[in-house]
Amino acid sequence: MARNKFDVDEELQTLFNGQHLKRLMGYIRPHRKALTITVMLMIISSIALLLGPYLVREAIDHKIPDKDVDGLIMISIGLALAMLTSSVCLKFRIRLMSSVAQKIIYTLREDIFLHLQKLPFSYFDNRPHGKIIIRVVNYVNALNDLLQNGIINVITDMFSLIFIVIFMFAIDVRLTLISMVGLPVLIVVTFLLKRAQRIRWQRVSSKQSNLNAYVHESICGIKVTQSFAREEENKNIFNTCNSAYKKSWMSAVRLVHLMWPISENISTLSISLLFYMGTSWLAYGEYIITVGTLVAFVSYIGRFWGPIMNLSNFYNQIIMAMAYLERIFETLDEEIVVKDQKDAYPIPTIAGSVTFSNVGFAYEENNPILKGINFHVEAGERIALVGSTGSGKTTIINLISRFYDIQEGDIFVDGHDIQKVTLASLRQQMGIMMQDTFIFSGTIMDNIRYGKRDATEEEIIQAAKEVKAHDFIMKMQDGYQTEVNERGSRLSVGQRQLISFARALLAKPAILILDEATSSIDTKTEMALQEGLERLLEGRTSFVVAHRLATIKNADRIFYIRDGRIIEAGTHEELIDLGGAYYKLFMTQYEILNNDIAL
Ligand SMILES: Nc1ncnc2c1ncn2[C@@H]1O[C@H](COP(=O)(O)OP(=O)(O)OP(=O)(O)O)[C@@H](O)[C@H]1O
Repeated sequence: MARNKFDVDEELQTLFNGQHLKRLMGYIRPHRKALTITVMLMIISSIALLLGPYLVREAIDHKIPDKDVDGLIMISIGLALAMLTSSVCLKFRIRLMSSVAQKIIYTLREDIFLHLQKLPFSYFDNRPHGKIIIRVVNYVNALNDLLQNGIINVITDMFSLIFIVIFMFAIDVRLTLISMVGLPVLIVVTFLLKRAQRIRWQRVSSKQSNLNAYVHESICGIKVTQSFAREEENKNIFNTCNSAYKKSWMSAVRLVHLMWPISENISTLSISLLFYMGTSWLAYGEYIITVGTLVAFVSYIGRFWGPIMNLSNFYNQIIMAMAYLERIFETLDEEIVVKDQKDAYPIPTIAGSVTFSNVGFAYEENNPILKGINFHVEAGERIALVGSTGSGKTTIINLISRFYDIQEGDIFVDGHDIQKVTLASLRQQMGIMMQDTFIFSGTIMDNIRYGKRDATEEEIIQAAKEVKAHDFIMKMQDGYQTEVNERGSRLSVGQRQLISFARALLAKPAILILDEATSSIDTKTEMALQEGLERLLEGRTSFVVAHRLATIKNADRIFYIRDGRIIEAGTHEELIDLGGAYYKLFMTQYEILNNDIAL
């Protein structure tokens, strides 16, 4: 999968097609009862409205010439009732459809979100997160108008049209045909503009996505931006994205604005023709029509062209919605590559042995990162992974939890091939702590509880005490109930790590995977933390991408990684005696520390 950037338009995998429409109908179908009621309401409202001109014709042609006052009063009451019925139906229709549209959007959004939760790391690695967020929030929202008004309007406009045409034909066939004379022209123009409209709305969705991606990236990187005083450059980049979006939008709506006058003009020409023919027939009597018929027709023709223009507007709306729907369905169709196999079984409670057998892995085709990795780690063993930056340490630990699927070899946990067991049963028995500790918005208590949903307050406090997090938590304004922000911006990096240690300890995992942060905890806390960490690692298999000398030295074995291979493995003493790569690293990086700090 190619990587995408905020300034690169995403390529569409599949254009909107019949299958997509069928799937959209799948979301609409559960609401057919409400839709039927809405259509009924609209039909009643349309009939009530259509009765108006019919009653006016009655009044002009019969009741007024006959001076039938009672008849006129009845017609007036009939007109008032028709208006009232129509407006009551309209009110209920709007309320019902708003609720249906929001329910459909809710389900669609829920489906995307649930799907995103299952997508592998690689999906998130390969695209700006802003481009993912926009699909869940904005693109789905953009369907509101189509669902709330568009679909139901199209059904009711169709019904209205049928009724109007029946009424019109019933009154006068020739005048009806004259009224329709512009229709074929409108249909041809609409179809001619279709392709251009599709392309332009697709461009709008891409540019909107780029803009969102840039805003998201800028907010995430705001501290770096400000520390490097890059605000001016960022403003320029933002303006480029912003104007690209504006330009694409203007170009798309230009076509919409072109459609509107075209249909207006066709409708006006048809009405003028009707006036001309109607009045000349009235004047010269070649073809007999009454004044009432002409007045009724003038009213009907407006109502005939109204739904036609709405339908052409709906057509625009659906073309715009297509551009969003194809992206929404694309996300929903994104393959969950790392998933349970059909016959996957839950791995039983594990002791914690891990075996890599000839493991080869690449994030991207033709760019192997790990090559022929072989090791067996006994349950309870403590492994430190060291090596230069980019050598593949994090990649190895990510594979143990099966965040990525390997291309070569096998990985076994307690003798179970991890490809064959269920992901949830595997990951539930592992504690994973990334270097970039993530703190969720909520209380500190909630954040620790993330490791075990049913943990009691006592268990949480106990875990925090063990990893030496309790003291700093108690010093905070509301102790464990202190609210922290997303990413833990109110906490120091060291405090975030202590919380994540408590979170991991609470889950009591058999295997602990820890990407150790380099330098974020002061020496005093470091000592305390080391003690907590020792307790955390005790009796568990652990893989630590280690930077602290103490962690490295206390490991049962050290794996030295270079260019995706384990080039040295053994205890600290063994590797020092070997005098190889680890020895050199130790001498250059840790010797001074070793002399300075009594560990
Ligand atoms: N998501 C990814 N997509 C593509 N390549 C990646 C991805 N993550 C890492 N890499 C590449 O894989 C190689 C190994 O990266 P890895 O993160 O495993 O290194 P590391 O040894 O943990 O480095 P560090 O000590 O700096 O954290 C690097 O060359 C890196 O560029």
